Amino acid sequence: MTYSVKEMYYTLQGEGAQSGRPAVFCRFAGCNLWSGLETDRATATCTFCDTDFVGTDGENGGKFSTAEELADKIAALWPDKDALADAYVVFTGGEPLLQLDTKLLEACKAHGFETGVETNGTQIAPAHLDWVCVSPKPDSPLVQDSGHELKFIYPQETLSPHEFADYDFEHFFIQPMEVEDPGAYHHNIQASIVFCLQNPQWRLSLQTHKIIGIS
Ligand SMILES: C[S@@+](CC[C@H](N)C(=O)[O-])C[C@H]1O[C@@H](n2cnc3c(N)ncnc32)[C@H](O)[C@@H]1O
Ligand SMILES: Nc1nc2[nH]cc(C(=O)O)c2c(=O)[nH]1
Ligand code: SF4
Ligand SMILES: [Mg+2]
Repeated sequence: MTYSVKEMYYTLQGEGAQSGRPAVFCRFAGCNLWSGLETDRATATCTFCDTDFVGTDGENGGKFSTAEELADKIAALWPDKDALADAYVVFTGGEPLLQLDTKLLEACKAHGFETGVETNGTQIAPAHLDWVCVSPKPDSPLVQDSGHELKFIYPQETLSPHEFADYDFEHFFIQPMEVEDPGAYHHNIQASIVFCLQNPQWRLSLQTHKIIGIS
C-alpha cells in the first residue's frame, strides 16, 4: 500500500475534547466528498471544507511506500524521543479512512503512539484507534456511527444535529462553520452558541488553532 500524504506537522489539536493536546498531524491527500479543486466546490457533496488536501506537496508530504516508512516519519516529528508516553498522532485529510489501515496503526503503536482520526464517517474506522472523531456531512451515509466524539459543523442547510443525538458517542460537539465572509462567520458562531444553550447535550467546539494563529 502506498500512502499519499499532503502534509505532516507537530502542533496542538485545535478542536473537540482533545483540544490543546500536542499531536503530530498526518494529513492524507484526497477525499471522497470533494475533489479539492475550487472549480468543483459548488457541485461537491461537501461544500464548506476549510482545507487544502490536494497532492503531496505540503510540509513533510510525499508518497510513502510502506506503513513503517510513514510511521518512522511521524515518530521523527515527535519532539522528545525519551517522552513517548504522551505521543499522539491525529490522522486527518482529506478523508483519512480512504488510506489509514491496521498496518499503519500498528506501526505507529510500535513507536509508542496513541492514535486518533478525524473522519467524515462514510467509511468504517479500523479497530484499535484510540480516538475517533466523526463529523457528518450532507448526503453522505454515516456508516461509522460510533466513536469518541461527534463533531457537527453548524449550521448545515440540509442536516440537523438532532439526527445524531442518539448515536453511540461519548461527546457531542457543535463547531461553527467557518466561512469567508466575517459577518456570516459571526452569525454561525452566534447560532452555535444558541444551539448549545438550548440543547445542553451539545457543547461548543471552537477551532482554537485558528484563534491563536497556529496550523
Ligand atoms: C478538513 S476535515 C478532514 C477530516 C474528514 N474529512 C472530515 O470531514 O471529518 C477536518 C475537520 O474540519 C472540519 N471542517 C471542515 N471545514 C470546516 C469549516 N469550514 N468550518 C469548521 N470546521 C470545518 C471537518 O468537519 C472535520 O471535523
Ligand atoms: N491544530 C489543528 N487542529 C485540528 N483539528 C482537526 C484538524 C483537521 O484539519 O482535521 C486540525 C488542524 O488542521 N489543525
Ligand atoms: S469530507 Fe472533510 S476533507 Fe472532505 S471536503 Fe468535507 S471537510 Fe473537507
Ligand atoms: Mg483543519
